[in-house]
Amino acid sequence: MRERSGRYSGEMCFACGINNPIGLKLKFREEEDTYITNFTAGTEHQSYDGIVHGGIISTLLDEVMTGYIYAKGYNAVTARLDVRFRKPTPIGEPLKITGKMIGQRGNMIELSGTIELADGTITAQGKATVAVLEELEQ
Ligand SMILES: CCCCCCCCCC(=O)SCCNC(=O)CCNC(=O)[C@H](O)C(C)(C)COP(=O)(O)OP(=O)(O)OC[C@H]1O[C@@H](n2cnc3c(N)ncnc32)[C@H](O)[C@@H]1OP(=O)(O)O
Repeated sequence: MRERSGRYSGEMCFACGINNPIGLKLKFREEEDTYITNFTAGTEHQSYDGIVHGGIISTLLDEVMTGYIYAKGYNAVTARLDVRFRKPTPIGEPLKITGKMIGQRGNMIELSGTIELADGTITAQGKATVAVLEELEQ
């Protein structure tokens, strides 16, 4: 797994950048074939009172899916992102966000993602098509 450092470190990335003062500063790990991050949203991330903004939910899913391909050593961009908002996602509760590869067609990789509460309730699901541009230099 590639550390998020070097040429493509994305230090100002809104989702994972360590130097973005308003960023989410997500940290990731891989367990078996799943990429995982944890996040607890605050009032600054809400839309309606108490509910995480759909754009933030989409960002979390985008990052866990495309970020997985980056972590595997490829420069890649999200070509398509579909989000299903199944239930309101609450602020102030720990969220587990996971991504998995589910298929590949040429340089396009398909992934799925979920946002889950501590009790296992899935509040949002994503699907992404990620375009691999090049293998990253080591
Ligand atoms: C620091 C570490 C951080 C790592 C984590 C980052 C996570 C966040 C990731 C992002 O959010 S990246 C930002 C959002 N994404 C972008 O800005 C991508 C912008 N789009 C592009 O750069 C290009 O459109 C893209 C590279 C995706 C594709 O361009 P191409 O010139 O290679 O393809 P083109 O559009 O000409 O399409 C050619 C064929 O590719 C295929 N294709 C293109 N887009 C597709 C798609 N969305 N789904 C499926 N197939 C697709 C399809 O076969 C298509 O044929 P058709 O035109 O006949 O349909």
